[in-house]
Amino acid sequence: MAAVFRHLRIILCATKCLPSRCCSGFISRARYMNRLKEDDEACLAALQNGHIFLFHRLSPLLQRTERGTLKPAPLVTSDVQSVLQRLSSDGSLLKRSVLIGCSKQNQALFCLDVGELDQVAVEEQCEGNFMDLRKSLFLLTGAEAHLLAKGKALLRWHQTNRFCSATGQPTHRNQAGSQRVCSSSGIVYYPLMSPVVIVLVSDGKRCLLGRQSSFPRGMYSALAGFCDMGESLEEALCREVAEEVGLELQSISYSSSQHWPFPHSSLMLGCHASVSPAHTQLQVDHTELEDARWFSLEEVTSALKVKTPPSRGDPPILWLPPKQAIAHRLITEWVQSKVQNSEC
Ligand SMILES: NC(=O)C1=CN([C@@H]2O[C@H](COP(=O)(O)OP(=O)(O)OC[C@H]3O[C@@H](n4cnc5c(N)ncnc54)[C@H](OP(=O)(O)O)[C@@H]3O)[C@@H](O)[C@H]2O)C=CC1
Ligand SMILES: [Mg+2]
Repeated sequence: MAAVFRHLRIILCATKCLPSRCCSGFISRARYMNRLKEDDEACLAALQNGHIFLFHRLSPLLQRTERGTLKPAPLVTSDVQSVLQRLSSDGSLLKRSVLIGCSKQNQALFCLDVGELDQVAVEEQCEGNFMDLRKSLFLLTGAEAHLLAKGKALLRWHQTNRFCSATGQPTHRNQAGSQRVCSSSGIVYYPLMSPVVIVLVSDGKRCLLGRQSSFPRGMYSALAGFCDMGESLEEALCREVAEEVGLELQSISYSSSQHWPFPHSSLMLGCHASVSPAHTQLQVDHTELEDARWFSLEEVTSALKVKTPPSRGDPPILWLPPKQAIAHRLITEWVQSKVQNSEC
């Protein structure tokens, strides 16, 4: 592995995607969020004036828009309280809300799983439907999708970390839900994410996309894989590409990252990479991938224009991951860089 890195050129350009935050109140919101994580009473007070995204067994409450898209239906805390009272739930459920953000109007945003209440009864009271996030995520806009992904990941973490793995005793959360502490040993647990590398490999003219048998019909995506313990980002990228398609990377450039709530909670680290045009022969590991292929700029450009996924019986067409997925961003960046280079 060391030999690989002697020749590997790594370009880091992490600052390129930062949105402008100047004078936006970003710093005061970040500090406010931090205070709510540390101060249970302040967090409880913020909850009384906050907004809550309801979930039912990890599926968020959504409403359909006139344009056929979906939007979350956050409720003010007093409305959630009324719903809970009408459904004869005791008030303690509200306190299980988990802090997920702060709006530009400085209102704290929470999520709450009401999975112990009757789903249909809550849907009727709230004029929305609880929908599987995996299916609905791609019909939501960016900021909302991010909040729901974060909410689902945090709620799942609380549901699966109720006991200390060292003592077997119950753990108790702080009011914000940003940590759990073992009642016996005092061990503090924080929500965990698994680092995952995702890479768009190019040979200069074409890009490499693969598909797993579980992907929707026609869909190909950038190569991805979980980091092993002790690996750097670069090591994980080189190993995954070597394992899955039998290629050796020449250079890597970092693009951006994304939190991804499926199947658990991952931090997707997105990169571009190149291989030598003289060494592009693929040896696909079919235990990991159903197929992997090189695609031309023309093929990818037309696939980016396809608006609806192919259905059963349609002629086979290339279908790319939707906008909300970091794979889409990597593919779009590659197309843009090719177009810019051809214009120079
Ligand atoms: N947002 C996006 O644009 C995209 C996101 N992804 C996400 O990236 C993730 C990784 O991609 P994938 O190609 O499947 O990964 P891998 O190529 O690493 O293959 C997945 C396998 O790795 C093993 N594994 C090792 N560590 C972990 C861990 N911490 N958690 C779960 N499984 C682990 C599991 O094997 P075993 O079960 O045998 O133990 C699992 O089946 C997926 O969750 C996928 O949803 C992928 C593509 C695009
Ligand atoms: Mg993989």
